Amino acid sequence: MSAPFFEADDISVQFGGLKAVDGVSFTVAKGEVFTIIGPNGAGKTTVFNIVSRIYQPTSGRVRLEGTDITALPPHKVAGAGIARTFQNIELFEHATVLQNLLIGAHIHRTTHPIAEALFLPSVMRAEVKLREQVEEIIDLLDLAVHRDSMVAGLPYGARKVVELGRALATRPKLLLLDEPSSGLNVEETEDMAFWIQDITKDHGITVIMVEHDMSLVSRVSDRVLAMNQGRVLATGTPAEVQGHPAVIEAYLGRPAEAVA
Ligand SMILES: Nc1ncnc2c1ncn2[C@@H]1O[C@H](COP(=O)(O)OP(=O)(O)OP(=O)(O)O)[C@@H](O)[C@H]1O
Repeated sequence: MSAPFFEADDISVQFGGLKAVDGVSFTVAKGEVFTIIGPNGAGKTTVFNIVSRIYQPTSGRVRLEGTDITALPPHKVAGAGIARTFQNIELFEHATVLQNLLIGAHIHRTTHPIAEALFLPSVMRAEVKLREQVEEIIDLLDLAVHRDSMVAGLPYGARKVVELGRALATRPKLLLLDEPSSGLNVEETEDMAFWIQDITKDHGITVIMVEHDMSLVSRVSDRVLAMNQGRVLATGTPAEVQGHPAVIEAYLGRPAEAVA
C-alpha cells in the first residue's frame, strides 16, 4: 500500500503544563482540501504550525509523501514543496505585487550565483520562465489591476489574494491556508472559495486549512477534522462532522440533545 500524501501520526505538543495538542492523527490525500475546525483554543493553529514546521511536536511524526519531515528545519520547508499563508498577512509591504510574487518564485532559482552576477543567457532564460509563471498566477487570481501597486497601499482583501499568489509562486505541492476568509467580505470570500477549488481541482495542489466560516468550509472541503481541547473529535465529510454530537457539544457547550 502506498503512503498517504500527508500524514500526522499521533502528534502532541505541550506548552509547560498545557497539552495544546494531544495525540492527533490524520492523513490527507493528494489533491484534497482538508480543513481543521474547532472552537477557540482547540489546538488548530498549533497543529498547523507543526505541519508548516514552525513548532516541533513533543512527540509523534509528520510525513510528506512517505518522507519523515518532523525534523525538517523551517528554511527547508519551501524547498520541500510546502507553502503557507498567515492569519495576519505577511508580505513585503514596500514592494509591488509583482515583486512579492517574484520573491516567492525565486526559491526555485537554479542558476549559479556567478552566472547571475554576469547575467549570462542561462540566467536571462530562467528569469523569463519565472516571470511567465508569475504572470500565470496574476491571471489566475485576477491581480493584473494591482500588478505594479505597492502592497502597503492595497485594500485588505487584495493583500490577502496577493499572499495566496505569493504562496502559489513557490509552486507548492502542499498549500497551508490559515483562515483564508478572515477579514474578507461576502464577495471576496466567494472568490476565495472559487480559487481554493481551482487550485486543487485544476492545479493538483493539496490544501490543508484552518477556517471558522462554516459555509466556506462546507463548500470547499473534501474532509474536515474537528478538534477540541487538543484532541480529535471527529473526521469526515463537512456534513458528517457538522452533524456529529461531540462537535455540536464542543461549539455550544452543552449536549446535542439539549439543543433541539
Ligand atoms: N506558544 C504558546 N505558548 C503557550 N501556550 C500556547 C502557545 N500557543 C498556543 N498555546 C495554547 O495552546 C492552546 C491551543 O491554542 P491554538 O492557538 O492552537 O488554538 P486554536 O484552535 O488555533 O484557537 P483560535 O481559534 O483561537 O486561534 C491554547 O490554550 C493556547 O493558549
